[in-house]
Amino acid sequence: MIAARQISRLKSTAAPKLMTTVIGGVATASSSPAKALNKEPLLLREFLNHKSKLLGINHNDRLAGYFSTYHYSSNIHHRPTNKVLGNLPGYVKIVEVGPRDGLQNEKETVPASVKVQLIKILVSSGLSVVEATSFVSPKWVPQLADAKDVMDAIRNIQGVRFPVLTPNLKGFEAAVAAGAKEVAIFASASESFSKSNINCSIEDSLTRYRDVASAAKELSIPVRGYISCVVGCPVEGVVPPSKVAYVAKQLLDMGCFEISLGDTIGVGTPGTVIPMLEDLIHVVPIDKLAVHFHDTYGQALSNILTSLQMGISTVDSSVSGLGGCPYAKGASGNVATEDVVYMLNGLGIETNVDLEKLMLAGDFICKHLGRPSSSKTAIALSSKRVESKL
Ligand SMILES: CC(C)(COP(=O)([O-])OP(=O)([O-])OC[C@H]1O[C@@H](n2cnc3c(N)ncnc32)[C@H](O)[C@@H]1OP(=O)([O-])[O-])[C@@H](O)C(=O)NCCC(=O)NCCSC(=O)C[C@@](C)(O)CC(=O)[O-]
Repeated sequence: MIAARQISRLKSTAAPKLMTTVIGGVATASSSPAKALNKEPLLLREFLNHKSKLLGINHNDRLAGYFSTYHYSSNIHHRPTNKVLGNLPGYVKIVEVGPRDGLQNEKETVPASVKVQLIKILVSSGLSVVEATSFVSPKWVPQLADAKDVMDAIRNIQGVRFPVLTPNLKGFEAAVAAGAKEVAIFASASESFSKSNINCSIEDSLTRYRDVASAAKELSIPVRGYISCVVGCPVEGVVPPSKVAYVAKQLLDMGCFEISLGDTIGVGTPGTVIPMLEDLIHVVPIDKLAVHFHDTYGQALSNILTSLQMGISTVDSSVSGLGGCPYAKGASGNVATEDVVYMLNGLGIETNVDLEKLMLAGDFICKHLGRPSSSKTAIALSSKRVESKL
């Protein structure tokens, strides 16, 4: 029989603040008040048992409910129904761009074997699309000069799509020869960025991409289209939505199955993203649009939420928030996949991604790069993991 004094101690200290870690169905107490509970798990169980009896609830259900109320994960099992959140999609497809966008800007060469291992861990987390690499000029992006080796090593992984970037026919042919089954072309809504990134005007790039798209059509290879600088350009500043809509229409007409809108330098806020999307949805069906936010100003999650509210259901992100474009001065990493998954879990939106396994991918690549994760979720959850081991 549990003493009333002990119950009141638990009620007043640990229980209300308890945070737990749930890994593979095993819950462990982890915040500092909960450290006391770590020492007294039986006490907690007795306390819950006692309360359950009083309330006439099955002990095990009660315990599960208790942990699910307080565990650190943002997972919820119901969809919000209120006016603000009610229209969110039930499922969001995450396009993981870490191995490509995340690593393309790294100064030190990351060995192909590390890239391959990263891709494998990402796949094991449940991600269904992992952008693997780019078939671009190695003079322009030396970090991805090993594209063929990476593709060779992942050739036999089934059930996951591995799109690769192709800036021209040369890249497309190399990608196909390396086994690519899906490619992405990347245009810009800003003339200056187009010149600095792919060394040609927007119109010239569209001409090249028409060639790539028709070669891809011959081989039944799906083509994704990117548009960079959809709200701002490092050189030109504000980019009008009409320019984005123009490029989007061209990409759609050449057969892109999806168009990803890139805030390359992460300057957008919902105040600029909403008008841009409002123009875009008149040109491209909403289910063919994806969003690709860099987090330079910490706006990415709010921009994603806004985009979901407007009907978008495909989101690009990069594990650990790695990334940046070598030709976009000031661009920082992509929004972290861990942060996106945490938010979507909290909204009751399915992603099929296991956050714990995703964090393993982040741990792996951060360890290799020798720097901490840029994902706030990964940092918070890792510190809880450490605490719970103490
Ligand atoms: C487009 C080019 C090639 C033009 O570059 P160029 O110098 O104008 O091209 P070129 O046709 O004169 O060729 C120059 C050399 O590159 C070779 N070459 C030419 N094409 C290829 C190819 N595909 N693969 C391998 N080699 C290639 C070509 O053979 C030649 O070799 P050389 O004769 O001097 O030995 C170059 O500017 C380039 O590769 N740019 C890519 C830049 C890049 O990858 N940027 C990052 C990706 S975009 C991004 O990050 C934004 C995004 C998508 O994430 C969304 C967002 O956040 O906004």
